Amino acid sequence: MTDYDLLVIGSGPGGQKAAIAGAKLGKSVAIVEKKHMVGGVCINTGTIPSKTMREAILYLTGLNQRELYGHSYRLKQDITVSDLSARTHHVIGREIDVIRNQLSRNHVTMLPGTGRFIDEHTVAINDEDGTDRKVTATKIVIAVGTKPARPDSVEFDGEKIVDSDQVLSLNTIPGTMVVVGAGVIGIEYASMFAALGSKVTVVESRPEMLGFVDTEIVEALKYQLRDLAVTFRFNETVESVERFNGGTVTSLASGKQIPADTVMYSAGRQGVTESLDLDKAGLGADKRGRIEVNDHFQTAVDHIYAVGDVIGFPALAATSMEQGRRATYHAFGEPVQDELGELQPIGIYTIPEISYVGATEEELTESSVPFEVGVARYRELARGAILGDSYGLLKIIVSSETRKLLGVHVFGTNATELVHIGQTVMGLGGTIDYLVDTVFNYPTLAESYKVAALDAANKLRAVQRLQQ
Ligand SMILES: Cc1cc2nc3c(=O)[nH]c(=O)nc-3n(C[C@H](O)[C@H](O)[C@H](O)COP(=O)(O)OP(=O)(O)OC[C@H]3O[C@@H](n4cnc5c(N)ncnc54)[C@H](O)[C@@H]3O)c2cc1C
Ligand SMILES: NC(=O)c1ccc[n+]([C@@H]2O[C@H](COP(=O)([O-])OP(=O)(O)OC[C@H]3O[C@@H](n4cnc5c(N)ncnc54)[C@H](O)[C@@H]3O)[C@@H](O)[C@H]2O)c1
Repeated sequence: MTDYDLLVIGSGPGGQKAAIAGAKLGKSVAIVEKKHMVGGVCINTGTIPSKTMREAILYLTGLNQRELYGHSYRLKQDITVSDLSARTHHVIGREIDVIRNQLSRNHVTMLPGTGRFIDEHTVAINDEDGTDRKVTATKIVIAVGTKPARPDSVEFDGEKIVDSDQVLSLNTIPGTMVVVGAGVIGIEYASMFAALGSKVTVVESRPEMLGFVDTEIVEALKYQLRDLAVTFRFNETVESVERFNGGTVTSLASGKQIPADTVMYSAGRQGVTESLDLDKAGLGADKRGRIEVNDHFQTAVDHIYAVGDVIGFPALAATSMEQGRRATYHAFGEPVQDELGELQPIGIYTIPEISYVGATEEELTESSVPFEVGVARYRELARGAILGDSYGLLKIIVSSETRKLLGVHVFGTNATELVHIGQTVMGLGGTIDYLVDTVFNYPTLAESYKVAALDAANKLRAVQRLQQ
């Protein structure tokens, strides 16, 4: 007999959905989580604060309205940190409340504290007040997530030199900023601070940024960010960051020195496994703290599962949730579709935002899959003109042989929402002919699908005509 059928360590998106799935199957379930971290990185320091801050910035700077009202348009002059944090705190508080309510109405027990393994069925929970208790469980799901990776050589002070958690509690909006690492986190924050008027320099050791995204879309983003005074330093590594009374100096291996009020490190994340005592359960982690799992999210010990960011790629909130649900279903023998489908969307909340699903042009060319593209530009859509978005575009990639959609790439207003129309058509094996023959509301951005499908159909017809 164990205390619980299912014990989940960590209450981020993966842990929450694993726990609720267990409760819905009639199991006794508990989640271990620190008192101040209910909802995980997602709610407290990651997705939700960053996306709320972005929304506050877009609203207060009036950036998206400037095509209509002129370049000097601003809703508020002198935006302060408290203008931004007011909205962020409000949304975080609301989301925590929703999560607590969902867990309690599903009778999931919250066990406050930090968990560590005693053996493969027992977890000790250390509360902040010093109490230590042990609980046992038949099945365990590890959903402990990640934390920012911090190079030992850099002196983080939470003020002038910060990581992507600490950036949320800056006292002032920096006039100048260095962002180290052009991954998703780095580029999202670089766009936000650039929109606020900070002069941002992005330092990235690779020759490019967001290498998994379609090149045309990355080019479009770079153009927009340069327009917001962002400087890119690719193929450059940071050698040291020094702190002075008046600011910081970042020295690059190439010899360049960059002065800035603030330096933000966003150079990857590390699984939070070092204090879990994984070895006591017969488990281990790699050097980035990640735990290896099979297709069912089982670790090397059959009844212990791991989900979410701690298992690595793609490290997204929605994927973590789905992994959590699937892990629990597998643990209790509930049927579940074999693999997470290929059509996983990616949404990047830069300014402007990016979203895609399916293949990129580069991937298809590399594997010699013939395709045609259809493009719709927001500036030619009535809705684009109404919104004041002249740069947005939607690109569909179509198989020249089957006319099926192979990829959808969107850049601009509502990209992260729009992509799901394409995802649905792709999921149901639809062709461009479905989109050509469909009537869309007017004026909408969704109409871009019809425009892009017509563009692709016209190009395909041009080839057929010549060959007839
Ligand atoms: C700045 C930023 C922006 C992001 N933006 C997006 C986005 O726009 N879209 C998107 O899909 N994803 C985004 N992500 C990623 C997303 O937040 C993660 O994919 C998601 O939070 C991972 O969920 P998880 O279940 O692995 O747990 P996490 O949310 O990482 O939470 C893990 C929890 O486990 C707890 N924990 C750790 N160790 C223990 C222990 N020993 N005992 C008890 N509890 C423990 C931690 O306290 C934490 O609360 C972003 C991440 C960051 C950092
Ligand atoms: N919108 C979203 O879905 C979203 C938003 C934010 C974060 N996330 C998730 O969070 C994860 C972590 O993001 P991240 O951006 O921290 O990590 P990352 O590993 O994706 O990017 C880190 C970047 O920093 C560069 N880098 C590392 N060390 C450097 C150095 N010393 N000098 C210069 N450049 C250096 C790397 O080459 C890399 O490009 C992502 O994988 C993503 O899944 C998702």
